[in-house]
Amino acid sequence: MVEKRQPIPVAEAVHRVMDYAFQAKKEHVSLTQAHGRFIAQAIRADHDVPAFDRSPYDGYAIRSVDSQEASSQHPVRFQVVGEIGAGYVYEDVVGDYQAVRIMTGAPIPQGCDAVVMLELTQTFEENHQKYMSIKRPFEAGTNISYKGEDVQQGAVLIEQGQYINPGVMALLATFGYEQVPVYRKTVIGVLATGSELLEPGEALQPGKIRNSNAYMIMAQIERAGAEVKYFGKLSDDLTLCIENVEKALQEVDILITTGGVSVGDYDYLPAIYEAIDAKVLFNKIAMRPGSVTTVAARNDKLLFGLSGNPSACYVGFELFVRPIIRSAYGHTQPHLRREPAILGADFTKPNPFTRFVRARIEYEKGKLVTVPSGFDKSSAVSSLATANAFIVLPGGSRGYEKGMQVDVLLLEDLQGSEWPWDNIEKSYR
Ligand SMILES: Nc1nc2c(c(=O)[nH]1)N[C@H]1C(S)=C(S)[C@@H](COP(=O)(O)OP(=O)(O)OC[C@H]3O[C@@H](n4cnc5c(N)ncnc54)[C@H](O)[C@@H]3O)O[C@H]1N2
Ligand code: MOO
Repeated sequence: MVEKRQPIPVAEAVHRVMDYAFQAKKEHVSLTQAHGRFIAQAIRADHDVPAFDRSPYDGYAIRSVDSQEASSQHPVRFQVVGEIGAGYVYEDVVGDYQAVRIMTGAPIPQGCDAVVMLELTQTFEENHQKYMSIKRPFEAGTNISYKGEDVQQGAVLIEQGQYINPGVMALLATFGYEQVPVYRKTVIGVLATGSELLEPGEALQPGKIRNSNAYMIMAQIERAGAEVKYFGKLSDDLTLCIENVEKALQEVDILITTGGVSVGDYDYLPAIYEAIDAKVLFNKIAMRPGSVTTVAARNDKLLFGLSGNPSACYVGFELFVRPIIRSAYGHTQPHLRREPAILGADFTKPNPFTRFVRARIEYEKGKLVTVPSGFDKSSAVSSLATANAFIVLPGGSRGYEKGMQVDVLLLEDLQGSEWPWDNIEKSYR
């Protein structure tokens, strides 16, 4: 008689995993390697940005007081006493009715308090001296980008744990971080089990399938911000599996296996956990897909036994592995973001267990609408590629109808996904 497993609620399973949450160590990487990492320390501005008053335009820096009488009938003329490009400093003090030709980004010369755009000036020469005239007055402060208008010294610009995106890269460079403090990437091992598995380069044979889960999981690991160590696939041989799991565990922070967690004759994970003295945290969750997701711990290392079924495996990763990765990088909200959405199609399947339906979310008339992204069995692989969310259908419900409000959990591949565009003109008006 096979032991009957008692399913635990999804939230309970998440808590049991998160009891093992840890903080990643810190390391420094060069700025060019920092994109996509998580910053390990809050970044505070050690100077103002801009660091000096500067010109936002090409034109002439003047003393605004000199321009007050200017009109089209009586233009005011200024002696052009110098020229200053971005990156240089005009050393002299500018006097009455003097102007300095200034380029965008150059510091405002001493004595000046306004910049007149080039297009609003006329230039001429008299006795080898350059002059510039204007036909209207300019107030003090016209066209000056003030020191500190963007960032004030002392401000916290990047919180600890923030993802380093291109904008964060710009800030790090602005403040001179040639080396960036980041969290060391959690190293996660991946091992696929099953005698039916072929690697992608192998020709299909009767009864065999290609190992898709390993490649999916490795991408999920990288998307979540951790580092992959791939240990390949193993056939259903208990001794071989025990040896390889033990060996892999030495080399990683966390080990993920796929397959072999159910109750079949060759579902060896329970025996492997026993053999390596790992404590099983749970082996049945009241959810679909992924009910067989099993998590064990040996000392402080977690072993995730994800289902062999691709959709179950995918969901198991996002719900249980992702938050462990993110919390290691200081995230207090490491779980998938939840949003309300309108169900765009009937979903009549009864749900004794909480169901995580692979889905697409789209905007329709300003509302977030969600529909299943395809074939919904836990063995499905086709519906994963287009999914950008999970619809959460609580356990006990008898099915849902189009128009009802549901919760969706947002996946993070939005950058690569195609969002609906009406047309270029409408989007950029
Ligand atoms: N008598 C019962 N049978 C099953 C139960 C149950 O409770 N009682 N649970 C079912 C559920 S639910 C699931 S989910 C699966 C889980 O099975 P395992 O996680 O043990 O995985 P396997 O049996 O090894 O494989 C399941 C399925 O997935 C394919 N597979 C395996 N590895 C990969 C891979 N790397 N890439 C792609 N596909 C993979 C495998 O060939 C099987 O078709 O058990 C149910 N059975
Ligand atoms: O674990 Mo299975 O995926 O519930 O369907």
